[in-house]
Amino acid sequence: MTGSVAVLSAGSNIGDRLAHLAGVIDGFVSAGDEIRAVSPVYATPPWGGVEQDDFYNITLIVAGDRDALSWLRRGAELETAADRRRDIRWGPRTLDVDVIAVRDTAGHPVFSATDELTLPHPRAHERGFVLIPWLAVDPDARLDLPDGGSVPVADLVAGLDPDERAAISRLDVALPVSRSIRTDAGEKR
Ligand SMILES: Nc1ncnc2c1ncn2[C@@H]1O[C@H](COP(=O)(O)OP(=O)(O)OP(=O)(O)O)[C@@H](O)[C@H]1O
Ligand SMILES: Nc1nc2c(c(=O)[nH]1)N=C(CO)CN2
Repeated sequence: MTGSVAVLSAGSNIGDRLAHLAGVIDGFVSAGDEIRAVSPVYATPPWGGVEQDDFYNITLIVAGDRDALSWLRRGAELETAADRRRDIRWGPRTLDVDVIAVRDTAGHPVFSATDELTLPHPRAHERGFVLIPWLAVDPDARLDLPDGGSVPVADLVAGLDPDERAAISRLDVALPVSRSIRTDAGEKR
């Protein structure tokens, strides 16, 4: 089987942001994938220089009988279902699902260097809205590098601009998922 475990980042800053993020979880559960972890929801100022509303972001860890491209394609289907329009780069969107990193069932990192899929995500290491939620669900997380090394996500978070870090705030809300999911930690959401 071509199973793998993926770290995904989801973001929304148009419409019902919580519902759009919840739709990502429901969308993978309904496809038979296993949700290993879902971070708290974070309110995050827009990254990338386009003036727009704040995002809500989560990072999730999912496992399933998929290869790396299949995670990207399922994420794109969920974006389309949320009526995602592709116009301004780094601009506002109902839903964005990025594939941050993938490991195969043996725990080996999967790398990719095509336009369609670059792994690890080429900008993940500099994005607080990805790294802070990721660290929240996996304090030992490491970003694998194509040269064979890896860097602790905790170090990347520590290296962020302190102003960027301080502006990212954890929300005390539960995602309105329609299916009850159990994470690896046994936590019911
Ligand atoms: N790891 C990845 N995760 C998501 N999309 C990727 C990845 N690598 C390459 N892509 C490609 O990037 C293209 C643009 O994606 P998208 O419009 O979501 O970009 P963006 O979210 O605005 O910016 P960014 O890529 O910086 O997150 C997609 O067509 C997709 O095939
Ligand atoms: N805070 C935040 N900023 C962004 C986001 C996002 O999800 N959160 N997504 C972008 C496109 O990838 C561009 N900028």
